[in-house]
Amino acid sequence: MVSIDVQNASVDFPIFDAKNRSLKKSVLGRAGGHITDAKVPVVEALRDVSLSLRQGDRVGLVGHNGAGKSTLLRLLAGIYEPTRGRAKIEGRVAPVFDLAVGMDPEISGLENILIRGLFLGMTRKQMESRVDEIADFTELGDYLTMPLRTYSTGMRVRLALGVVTSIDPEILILDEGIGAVDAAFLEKARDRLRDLVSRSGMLVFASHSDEFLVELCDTAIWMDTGEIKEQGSLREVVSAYKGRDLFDSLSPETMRRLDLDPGASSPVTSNGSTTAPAATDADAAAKTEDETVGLP
Ligand SMILES: Nc1ncnc2c1ncn2[C@@H]1O[C@H](COP(=O)(O)OP(=O)(O)OP(=O)(O)O)[C@@H](O)[C@H]1O
Repeated sequence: MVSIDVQNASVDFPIFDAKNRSLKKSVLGRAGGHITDAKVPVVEALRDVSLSLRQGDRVGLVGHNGAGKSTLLRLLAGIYEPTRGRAKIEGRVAPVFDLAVGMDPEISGLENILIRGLFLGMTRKQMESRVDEIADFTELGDYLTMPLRTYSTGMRVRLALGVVTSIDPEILILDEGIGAVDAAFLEKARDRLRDLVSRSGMLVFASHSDEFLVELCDTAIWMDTGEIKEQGSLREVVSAYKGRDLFDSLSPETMRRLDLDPGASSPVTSNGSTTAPAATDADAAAKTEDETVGLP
């Protein structure tokens, strides 16, 4: 059984080569974790985070730039140890932060499929039995026998997405930023991502894309300056973060495909009013980013 239990965890980054802050002090910073005012400044990327996730959980992480989403994902993947507090992760974690990680430019696409699969916790035998299916999905044809360095960015993404979506993770940790594929291929990738998530024991997914959050997650966590600001149903939390109903931004096609009811009651705050907190400038910036990003 997979599980994640994080108790009062903090992650600090001391910055030994920070420059004099006198200039910066006059500038109001909105993005990023809290920075302590010490001789060696410390970025408090996560502060006192507690979290309990179980089999079947599909959690979206939202928050402005520098809010701590990637740091939390790395903590959950066991890449970072908490500076204070505890993090107990049970289950095989497949961390997908950067599609290019584990890819070797000097070996062929086919060889890269194998290597990347091993990186993600699969066995050689498992990968060998999936190579043909992945190769088909990428539509890269003869290029699969050529070194990866000869591929365009979009071709690399096709290959990497093909591998990543072929694995059987117990805990899938997914960071955003899987861009640069054309629209038709995006449709194919969307279906595979959905299948991948449905066979994973647990998903934690950081994204600025409403469409992908709705597609893959049912609950959400809103991170703000290193802390969990709100946790709950996807629609409620993302609507509170964005200052508008999450469903408003979805295309009619997505609403239909996911069988969502636009008329279902809008999220309300504990005092009964419709949630619409003032969005910060950083949130607005993140929002602009959302609307331009096609993939998570
Ligand atoms: N290796 C590092 N060294 C120093 N500071 C770091 C490091 N990694 C992250 N931080 C800081 O920790 C804070 C949280 O960063 P993190 O990358 O987790 O944010 P994020 O929510 O993923 O942001 P974004 O949406 O912009 O990707 C930021 O203030 C960032 O500057």
